[in-house]
Amino acid sequence: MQWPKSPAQISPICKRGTKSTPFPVIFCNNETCACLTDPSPLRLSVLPVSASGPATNLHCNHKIQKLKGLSSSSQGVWESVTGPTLQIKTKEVETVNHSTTVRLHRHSTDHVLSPQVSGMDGARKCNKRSNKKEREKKEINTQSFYRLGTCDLPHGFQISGRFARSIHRNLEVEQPTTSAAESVPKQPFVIGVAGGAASGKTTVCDLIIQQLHDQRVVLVNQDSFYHNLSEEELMRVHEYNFDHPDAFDTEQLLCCMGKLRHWQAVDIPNYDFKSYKNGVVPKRRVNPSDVIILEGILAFHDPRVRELMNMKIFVDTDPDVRLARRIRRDTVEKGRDIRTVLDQYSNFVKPAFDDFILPTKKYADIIIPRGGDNHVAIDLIVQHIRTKLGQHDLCKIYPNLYVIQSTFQIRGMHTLIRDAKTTKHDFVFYSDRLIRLVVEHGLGHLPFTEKQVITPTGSVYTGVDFCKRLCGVSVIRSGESMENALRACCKGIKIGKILIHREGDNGQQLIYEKLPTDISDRHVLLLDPILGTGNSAVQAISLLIRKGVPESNIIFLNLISAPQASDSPDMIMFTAVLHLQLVSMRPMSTIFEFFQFGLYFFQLLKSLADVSSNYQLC
Ligand SMILES: Nc1ncnc2c1ncn2[C@@H]1O[C@H](COP(=O)(O)OP(=O)(O)O)[C@@H](O)[C@H]1O
Ligand SMILES: O=c1ccn([C@@H]2O[C@H](COP(=O)(O)O)[C@@H](O)[C@H]2O)c(=O)[nH]1
Repeated sequence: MQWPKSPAQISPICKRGTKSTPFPVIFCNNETCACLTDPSPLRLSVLPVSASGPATNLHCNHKIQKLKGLSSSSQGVWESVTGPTLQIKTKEVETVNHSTTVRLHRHSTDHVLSPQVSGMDGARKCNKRSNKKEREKKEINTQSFYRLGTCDLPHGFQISGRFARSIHRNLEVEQPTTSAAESVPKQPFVIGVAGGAASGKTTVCDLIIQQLHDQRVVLVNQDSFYHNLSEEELMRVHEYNFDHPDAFDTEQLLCCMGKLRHWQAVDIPNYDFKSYKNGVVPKRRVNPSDVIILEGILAFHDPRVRELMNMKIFVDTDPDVRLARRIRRDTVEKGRDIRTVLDQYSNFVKPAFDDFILPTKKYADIIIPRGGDNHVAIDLIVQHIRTKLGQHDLCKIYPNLYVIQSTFQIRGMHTLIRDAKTTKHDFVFYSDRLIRLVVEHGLGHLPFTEKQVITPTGSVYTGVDFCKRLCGVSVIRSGESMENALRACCKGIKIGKILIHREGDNGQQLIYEKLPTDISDRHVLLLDPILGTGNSAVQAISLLIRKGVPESNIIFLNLISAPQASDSPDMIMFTAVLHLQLVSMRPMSTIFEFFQFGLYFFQLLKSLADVSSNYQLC
């Protein structure tokens, strides 16, 4: 996207939601439209936030106050004060030193304002920021699909709807021609840490935080959400069960965690163990961070809380050790007498551990024996978190989604195949090269067996043997464009075909299939370079499952996927591990040409047939 260089290039008014929204205008709502008539000193652009989070994506008012005080020289300040994204609701913002007033009224959609700076340098910086921000706006909740493909840097798109939530979890992207209606806040990586009282949860968290010293990490304790005790309960506090799930205000916990996940600051209560009250100590302000750790005995008890977590750790410490630590902690630190501590343990703590805490161990991704003493486990966890933080936002959340790391070569290929001026030969050549990369990455996710061979010098080399029972399945027609790459990598591979007609009942109709008879025993590489509505993918995967292929044996390879998948069926049918990936993000209309990918590819291929003898036309 070209950023405006001078006010003259700026459209005076833009209406919310119009796709052609030019930068950098401000805003609008149902009643009022306003813009900066002279935006040069303070250039702002407004992107309507996606429908995914109507009222949740709001920043604090104080940030808006800072915005009020901006002058032409304070753009940098604004950025540092507000971070990369400022979201506004129901506020009036006046740009001082300007004749213009921008009014942002309450309405159904909030807005993201992004700073712009002048000149081409500024434009580039701004574009970078904008790219980053756009990349940070994916939101998906279910975990089911796995895709593999190539991906440029994500830019502007949003995933919504059921299908999108599961299949369509990646993205990438292009420069923002985009409808801004697609902003979603950045996704933190949420870790849950559960385990019995005094098992060492806090110690483990502290060690993780120490090792992640160069990352922004916040710790939230479930203890902070203990209900306040009533006067009556206080009088008989020894009969109160602090280890029962009902002792916690889980709704408030969910609310706070939800806000943090949506990159909003929250005020978390401070529970006082001596007075048994929240509110004695002032609340703690917790700012959004890249990593959020929620720690507590019953952190995994409520499924809604569990669903917020990207990684679950259970600290598993011997009960005697826990009791010994508890006695010391409660007597020395909390000033309780030993008899009370032991009574509480036998009446409540132990039964609750058996009834509510231990049963949640099964939800853990990682169980750490010996808690903080287990340095190997903590190192591995930190390593995993670092890997996740280095990944694409959606890959942090969906372990089954793989996006090929974008390099300039890959971006270059994406650019070429999108360029209307690209020659036929280059289109075919670079599509094929890109497809080959996706196929190689996909094959890398197949299981293997260890194999020893004798080298020509007589020594033993321990290597691996390829997975033998494979087949490809291409979705006719565009999927066929991926067959050559698959054949080139897997000599003699069987390839089946599925034809899905897009305009049948429900816009999808399976009209032809030819699959290996023993497909249920094979690992299937499903080939379809473009994921549009997702309907074809749904049909194809459903068919494979009906044919007895376990979902975990399907690797879905594609190149480009579009965000408009919201009307597709519920992906619950595909909840297992499919390996997918993807790549694009442009609104469907703008990548229309790619929906003709197969047609285009093969037309070009035919016309190049004499020069491209490597290709087998189907
Ligand atoms: N590996 C350990 N060795 C010795 N003491 C420990 C160890 N881990 C934790 N502790 C002590 O046990 C008590 C409870 O640990 P903590 O991490 O607060 O557990 P939790 O958060 O599960 O209640 C603390 O006093 C802590 O110093
Ligand atoms: O007022 C209270 C509140 C809680 N407890 C006990 O604390 C532990 C949970 O704390 P961890 O730090 O997670 O171990 C739980 O067993 C409660 O019984 C309490 O004694 N008094």
